[in-house]
Amino acid sequence: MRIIRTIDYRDMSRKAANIISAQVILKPDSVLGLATGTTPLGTYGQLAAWCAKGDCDFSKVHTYNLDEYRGLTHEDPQSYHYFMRKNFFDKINIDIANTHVPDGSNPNADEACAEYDRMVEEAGYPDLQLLGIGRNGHIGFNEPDDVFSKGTHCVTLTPSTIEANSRLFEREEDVPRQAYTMGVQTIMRARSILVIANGEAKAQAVYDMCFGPVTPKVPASILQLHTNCVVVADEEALSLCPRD
Ligand SMILES: O=P(O)(O)OC[C@H]1O[C@](O)(CO)[C@@H](O)[C@@H]1O
Repeated sequence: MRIIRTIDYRDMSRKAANIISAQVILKPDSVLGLATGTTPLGTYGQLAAWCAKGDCDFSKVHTYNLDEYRGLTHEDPQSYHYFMRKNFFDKINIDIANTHVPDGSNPNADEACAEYDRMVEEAGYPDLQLLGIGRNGHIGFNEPDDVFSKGTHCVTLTPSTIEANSRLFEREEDVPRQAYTMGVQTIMRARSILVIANGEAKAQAVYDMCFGPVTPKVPASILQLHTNCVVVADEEALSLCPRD
């Protein structure tokens, strides 16, 4: 695991965007695994700005998002489909047909998850997987558990995740209780992984991810076993980690 320490959120976003744009420049038809949440917003903004200037071309890129709330239509403003279009896809020159998010509108969880696994496998798994990290060490919506999850599956969100995500909803009761998420094993199949984190609220999770025992109680800790994983995080998120 390589850790890149940044001064602040802006610096983190720019460095992360640099890594993603290098991937796309070196392999224009890259498969990117993408994440939602507030952490990647600056990274997406930076990539969109470079794309508008003609410095980054997404026309041949295919994307697979990590997760989606169960029960929301693609047009629901709280859905991750909508989030990705609004914050990234509508701002870059990507072919929207090449973008994929689990189908939360399909109430048949087994069918929706198996179909998503089939698509990700057919695409050959991501060249680069972007990840945020939850305050409890979750990646995607893979919550702390007794075992590491495998493929895409339906999860019941923990109270801490519901509470953390309620800031994006009018009321906490509005946060969906379930989601479809890529499993940990699928995430680990990406050829490279880029984790981004900022702020003091993530400090314990970042420490546990990088220096704690590898355990499903901290799903992100398995990334220590990935051969090509970079963590780009600001001073606050790295405040519990040794400096070298
Ligand atoms: O970037 P945020 O908003 O702190 O969220 C962290 C993580 O939580 C999730 O939004 C899921 O709760 C992930 O997709 C994300 O990586």
